[in-house]
Amino acid sequence: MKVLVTGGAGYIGSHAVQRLLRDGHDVAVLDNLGRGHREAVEALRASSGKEIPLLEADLQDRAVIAARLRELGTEAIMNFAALAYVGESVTDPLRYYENNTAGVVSLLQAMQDAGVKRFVHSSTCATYGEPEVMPIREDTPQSPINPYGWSKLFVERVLADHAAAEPGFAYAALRYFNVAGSDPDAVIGEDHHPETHLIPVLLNTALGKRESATIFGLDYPTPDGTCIRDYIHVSDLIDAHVAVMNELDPDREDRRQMIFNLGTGKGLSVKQIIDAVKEVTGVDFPVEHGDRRPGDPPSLYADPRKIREQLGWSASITDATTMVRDAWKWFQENPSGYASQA
Ligand SMILES: NC(=O)c1ccc[n+]([C@@H]2O[C@H](COP(=O)([O-])OP(=O)(O)OC[C@H]3O[C@@H](n4cnc5c(N)ncnc54)[C@H](O)[C@@H]3O)[C@@H](O)[C@H]2O)c1
Ligand SMILES: O=c1ccn([C@@H]2O[C@H](COP(=O)(O)OP(=O)(O)O[C@H]3O[C@H](CO)[C@@H](O)[C@H](O)[C@H]3O)[C@@H](O)[C@H]2O)c(=O)[nH]1
Repeated sequence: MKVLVTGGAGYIGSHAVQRLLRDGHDVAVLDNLGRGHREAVEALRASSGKEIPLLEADLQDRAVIAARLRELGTEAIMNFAALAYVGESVTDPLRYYENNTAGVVSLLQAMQDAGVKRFVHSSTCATYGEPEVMPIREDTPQSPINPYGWSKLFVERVLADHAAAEPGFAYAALRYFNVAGSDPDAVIGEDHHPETHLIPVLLNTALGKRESATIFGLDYPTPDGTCIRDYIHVSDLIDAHVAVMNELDPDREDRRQMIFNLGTGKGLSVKQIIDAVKEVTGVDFPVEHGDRRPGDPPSLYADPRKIREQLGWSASITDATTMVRDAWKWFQENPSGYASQA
C-alpha cells in the first residue's frame, strides 16, 4: 500500500515508517519537524536504501497536503503527529486544541480533497481520565482530566461523525497505554526534549546525564506504593497498527470503524521499572523519593481482549527487561540523542 505517516520523524512514527518499509509498503513522511528529527528519517533511508519522501509541512497545510496525497497516490494515512505533554496542555490548551484537534480536522479535509479513504489514528488512554475500575475496556467511560486528553477525545468524536457522513471512509482510533522500548537494531530510538517519560528519564540517569531520578509518589494505594502503568513495546504497538490497517475496509460495516486499546494488560509499578533499568544497565544510580505528580492516577492498565478477539492480535513482549534493553541499546549508541535537536 502507499502510506503517508504523519509525525514520522518522531519516536513512534519513525518506528511505523521502519516497519512499513520492511513489509514492502511505499512510505512517505509528513512532519513539521517541530518536535521530530530529520536524522530519524535519514537513518531509516540509510538502513533501508529507500528514498522515503519527507514532506516538511504542518497538519493544517490542507492544500499542500492534498496535492501531495494525489501526487503520491496515497491509499492510507497513519497519523502520529501531535503535541503530547500533559503539563504543557494545561498551560497552553489552545495550542493543543489547534494542533491536535483542528490539525486532524484539516488533515481529514485534505484526505477528502484527495480521495484517501483509510486513516489510522493515535489516540491515548489519557482519554479515559481516572477510571475507577481496572482493567480499562474500550467501553469504559471516557472523561479526560487534561486538555491533552480532551484534544484526542475530540478527534475520536470528529472521526465517528465524519465516518457516519462519509460511507467510503474507514478509520481506526487506537488508544495507546505507555509506549516503551525502541528498534532492537538501534537504527532509531526515543529522543524527546524535554524528556518526561519514565524509562528514558531513567536511562539518561544511568548514562550520567542526570544526577538522580525521582519517584513521583510512594504513597499510592498499590502493592509497593508507586504508580502502576501498562507498558507496551513500540514494536508491538506498530505491529498492531499494521494489523489494523490491513483490515480497514470502507466497504465492510464491521471494518469501517475500529476502536482498540493497545496495551499488554499487565501493570508494572515505577519501582519495578527502576529495578529493570538498574538490572539492564548495570548502573545503581541514585533514586529520590518525590511528591506525587499532579494528575497521575494510581493505576492504569488495559483490558487488551477486544483486539485479540476481533483481529487475533496481542502484544508479544510483556516484560520490562526487553523493553528497557532495546531502548538502552539506542541510548548507549547515541548518548546525545539525534545529532540536531529539534
Ligand atoms: N509516547 C507515548 O507513550 C504515547 C502514549 C499515547 C499516545 N501517544 C501518541 O502517539 C503519537 C506519537 O507520540 P510520540 O511519542 O512519537 O511523539 P513525538 O513528539 O516523538 O512525535 C510526534 C511527531 O509529530 C510531529 N508533529 C506534531 N504536530 C505536528 C503538526 N501539526 N504537523 C506536522 N507534524 C507535527 C512532531 O514534529 C513529531 O515529529 C502522538 O499522537 C501521541 O499523542 C504517545
Ligand atoms: O521521572 C519520572 C517520570 C515518571 N514517573 C512516573 O512514572 C509513571 C509513568 O509516567 P510517564 O512515563 O510520564 O507516562 P504517563 O504519565 O503515564 O503518560 C504517558 O502515557 C500516556 C498514556 O498512558 C500518554 O497519553 C502520555 O502522552 C504519555 O506521556 C507515572 O506514574 C509517573 O508518575 C516517575 O515516577 N518519575
